[in-house]
Amino acid sequence: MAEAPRGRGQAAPMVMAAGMRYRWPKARTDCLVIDELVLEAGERVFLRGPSGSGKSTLLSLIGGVIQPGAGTISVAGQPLASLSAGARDRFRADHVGFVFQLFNLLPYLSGRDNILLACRFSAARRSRLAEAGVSPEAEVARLAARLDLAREVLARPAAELSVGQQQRVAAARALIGRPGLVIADEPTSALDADRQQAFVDLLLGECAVSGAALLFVSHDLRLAAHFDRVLDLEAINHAAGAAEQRA
Ligand SMILES: Nc1ncnc2c1ncn2[C@@H]1O[C@H](COP(=O)(O)OP(=O)(O)OP(=O)(O)O)[C@@H](O)[C@H]1O
Repeated sequence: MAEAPRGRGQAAPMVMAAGMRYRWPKARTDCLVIDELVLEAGERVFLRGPSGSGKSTLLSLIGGVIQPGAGTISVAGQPLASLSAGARDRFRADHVGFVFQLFNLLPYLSGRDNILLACRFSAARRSRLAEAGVSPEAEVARLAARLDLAREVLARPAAELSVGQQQRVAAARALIGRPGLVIADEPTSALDADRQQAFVDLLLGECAVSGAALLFVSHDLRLAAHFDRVLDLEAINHAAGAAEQRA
């Protein structure tokens, strides 16, 4: 179906990729060839695809962690290629919240300090909170209440938290300071089915409150029900080597 023309006053897409091609160094074939990918502001998308199909690679491209060999990627209207590596890191800290499969928390810092770190590294996150009249500490308290993280849990080093607690701390770290885009790469894989659904609902709810777009990767289609859209990577990836890489 043809896409409707973007109306006047309609927000620009949060992610816009065009003519994008990516090949890992030393690989014989392309990993991703994508003509067009659009994620609207506030849109919550479930990205699916078999193991090895390039989901994490796509998230790294959108997050500006790696650069495409051809094509353009813009996030919040900013073409990533026009930023230096340092500026790209700062842009990511300001505008993109990541929740990884293994959470990537700093083990010796408390849960609270792990969450606050996202604000320390980003003046934009601090100023968005300030504009809303909220201190980073008050936002930690609000997110902690939403995510069912008790005060004494937040005070403990991340290394001493359960997997489920670490995951919720990682979600709060991604969400604090209202980034326009939240990227979650199989964040529920360590949880049982009930907790997976509860976590997804929380993430969807918080993104709805802050207006963030959400790009959520999972193998588990049962989690897809409450997303705005399911995006099948295999349907948009024209890389000749895609099937070979999955083999
Ligand atoms: N750092 C890397 N260097 C070289 N090749 C890589 C690297 N990371 C991934 N690849 C390759 O790129 C392809 C896509 O991997 P990717 O991790 O993006 O897939 P995925 O869909 O996220 O898989 P999974 O669901 O198993 O996490 C695979 O063939 C993989 O071997």
